[in-house]
Amino acid sequence: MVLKNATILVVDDDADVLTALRLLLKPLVKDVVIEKNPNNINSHIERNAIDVVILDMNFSGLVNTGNEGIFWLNKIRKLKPEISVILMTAYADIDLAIKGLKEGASDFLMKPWKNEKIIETITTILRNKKANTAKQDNFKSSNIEIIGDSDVMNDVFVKLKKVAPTDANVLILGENGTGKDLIARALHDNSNRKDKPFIKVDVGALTSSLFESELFGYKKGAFTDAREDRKGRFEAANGGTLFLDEIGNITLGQQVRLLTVLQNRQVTPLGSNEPIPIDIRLICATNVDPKVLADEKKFRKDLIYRINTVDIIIPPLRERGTDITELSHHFVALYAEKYNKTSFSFDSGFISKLKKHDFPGNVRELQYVLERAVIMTDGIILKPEDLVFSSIERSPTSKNIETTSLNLDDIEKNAILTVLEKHKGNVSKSAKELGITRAALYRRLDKYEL
Ligand SMILES: Nc1ncnc2c1ncn2[C@@H]1O[C@H](COP(=O)(O)OP(=O)(O)OP(=O)(O)O)[C@@H](O)[C@H]1O
Repeated sequence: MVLKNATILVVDDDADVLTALRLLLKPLVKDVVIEKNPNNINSHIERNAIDVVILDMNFSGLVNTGNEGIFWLNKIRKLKPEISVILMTAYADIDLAIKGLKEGASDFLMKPWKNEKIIETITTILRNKKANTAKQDNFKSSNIEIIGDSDVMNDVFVKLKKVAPTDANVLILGENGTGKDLIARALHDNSNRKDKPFIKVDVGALTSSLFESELFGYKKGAFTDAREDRKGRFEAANGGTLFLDEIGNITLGQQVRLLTVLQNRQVTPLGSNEPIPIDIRLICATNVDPKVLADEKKFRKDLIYRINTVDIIIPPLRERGTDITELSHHFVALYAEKYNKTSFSFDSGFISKLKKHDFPGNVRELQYVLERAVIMTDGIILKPEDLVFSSIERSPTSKNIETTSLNLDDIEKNAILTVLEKHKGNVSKSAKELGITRAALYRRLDKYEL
C-alpha cells in the first residue's frame, strides 16, 4: 500500500549492503536509488522525490566531524526536512544512533539487519507520514491524535469527516477501549459547535436516583440533599455537544425519560415547572452488541431511531491489521517522554508478540501494556519479554483468588475480580455494581496490578 508508492535512497559505502537492500526493496517499492558516496546525497534528493533515506553511519573518514552519519543526517534535514532518515549502525554505535534520533532521524536499524524489520520500519514511517498529512487535511484537532491507517479505520475516518460538520445525532458502537470516547470528542472538535461545551456523561454508571438530577438538574429543595439549584448536563451542554456514554446500559424507564427530552427539545429540572429549551448535538456510545439494542424488550426502538441518525462502528483492534504497529510507536514515544526515558527501538519479536495477542481490551489494553513495558525495561530496545498481558482482560476466574483471606485488600481484589468476571470484563458495568466510578475502578486495577 504505502510502500508501493515510495522511493527509497540507500547510502552506504559497502557495495554488498547496497545490493542486498536493493534486491530486498525493489519488488516492494516504486524505486530504490543506491549510492556509495554520501557527497552525492544532495544531487539525489534534489533530482528524485525521495521519501526515505537509509543512511549508513560510517563512511571511512570522508568527513571529519566526529561522526559522518550525523553529519549527513543534518545535511538532509536541512535541505529536505520532509525526508525521513533511517540510520544504519553497528551495535557498538548505539549511543550515536540515539543521538541521531534526537537530531531528527526517524529510526535506526542495527547491522546485521533483519529483512522483516527493515520493511516494517519503512512501512511505519510512511504510514505515520500519510496519516499525519491526512489528518492535517481532514481531522484537525488541537489535542487529539487518532492513529490508524488500516482500511477499516480509513472507512471510519471517511464517515467521520462527512458527519462531523453536520448536526446529526451519532451512535458510536464498539467494544471496550476501541476509542469511542476519542471519536466522540473528534466529532465535536470538527463540528460547528467546537467552541461550545462538550459534556460527557457516563449514563450507564448513574443510579436511577442520580439519572434525572444529573441530566436534567434540580431546584433547591427538590429533594432532601438539594441545598441549591443545580444545572443538569443537558443545560450545561446547551449550544454544544452532549455525549452520553454507555447508553446501552440504561433501564427502560430511563429510556422513556430521555426520549421525552429529546422529542420536546426541552428539560424540566426536578422541582421546577418551567421547561428550559435545549439546543444540543447528541452523540451516544455503547459497547453493547447491536443485537441487544435491536431487542425491543431491552431497548426502545423509538429511542434508537432518535439517537442513531448515523452510526459509526469502531472495529476491534485485532481487526485493524498493522495499526497495532503504528499505535505501538505512538504510545511508546508518548511514554518515553512522560517517564523521561530515551527513544526506544523494537526488537523484531516485539511487534510479532503484540500481533499474536487478541487484545480483548483493545487500544486501552495496548496502551497499558506499552506503558508498563516502557517503565519496566532497562534497555533501549523493547523485547517480547517486556510485554506482560493483564489477566483482567481475559475474564478472570475466581478460582485463582484467595477466598479465605480476611485481609481487606484481598477482599477488595476478590470482589473486583468476581464482578469483572460476572460482567465479562466490562469496566462500566462492574464499576456500577461495585458502587464506584470507572476511574476509581481503574485506580484499583492498577493498585492490584490486575
Ligand atoms: N486510534 C487511536 N489512536 C490513539 N489513541 C487511541 C485510539 N483509540 C483509542 N485510543 C486511546 O485508548 C484509550 C481508550 O480509548 P477510549 O476511552 O476512547 O475508548 P472507549 O471505546 O470509549 O472505551 P470504553 O468503552 O471503555 O469507554 C484512550 O486513552 C484513547 O486515547
